[in-house]
Amino acid sequence: MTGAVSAEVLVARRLFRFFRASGEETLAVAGVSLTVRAGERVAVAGPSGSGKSTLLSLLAGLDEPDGGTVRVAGHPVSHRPEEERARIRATSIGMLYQYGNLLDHLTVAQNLRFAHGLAGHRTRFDLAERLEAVGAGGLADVLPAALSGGQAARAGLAVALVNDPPLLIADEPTAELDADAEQQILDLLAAQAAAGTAIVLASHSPRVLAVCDRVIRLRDGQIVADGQVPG
Ligand SMILES: Nc1ncnc2c1ncn2[C@@H]1O[C@H](COP(=O)(O)OP(=O)(O)OP(=O)(O)O)[C@@H](O)[C@H]1O
Repeated sequence: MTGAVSAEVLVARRLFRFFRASGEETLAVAGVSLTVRAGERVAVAGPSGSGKSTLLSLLAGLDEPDGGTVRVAGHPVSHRPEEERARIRATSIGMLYQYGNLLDHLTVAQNLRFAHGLAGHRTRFDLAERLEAVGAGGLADVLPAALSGGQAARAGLAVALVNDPPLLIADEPTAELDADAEQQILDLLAAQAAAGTAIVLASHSPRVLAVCDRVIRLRDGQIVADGQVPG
């Protein structure tokens, strides 16, 4: 990155999310504000139940906050009709999940084409190039069930990036992977950040946290630390 300050890609302000279940009320996200710039990799860490997944869902426009706002690439994501949120998700937000984001009944190639179609084919798309970029050349016609964990993670990353979103959100993207496969994903994420993508990921992995630019620590739905990764 150059000395110039990069654009704000994700701006979240005073996010709150309550859940009510069997008479109990849980404040899963309690006043979180967060700004992530182009090219930044931000990890969200914290103990189980601290609100990481809930926060990521709010940032991705998959869930609606009870209070606060989310903007992605200048678009309001929160408090918008579902069709509008879906359009912003498809064009501006790539999502990567722990268990892969591949549809089981589609081959890798069909998964990519499907995800590309969701955004209305707005970006150029070369299947072979997309697969090569994540080290998944040769996997075009393979169904997800036949992929190794590392292959599924890389193919899932290709799907998440197929519309060249300015923001990538990943929930425990390497939790099921061995050290080599995890490193491959981290290298791909580093290249993607260098190309300007803003990345927010939840992780428990020390190796993942170590390569991020910032680590945000949550406890009981609140940010208790937000800082540069030492060394
Ligand atoms: N749909 C829901 N209904 C009721 N409570 C929920 C719901 N989703 C999350 N919660 C509660 O909100 C809190 C935060 O959960 P969340 O899954 O966001 O935490 P997390 O940090 O991602 O945990 P983990 O590391 O185990 O995935 C927890 O107390 C959880 O039980």
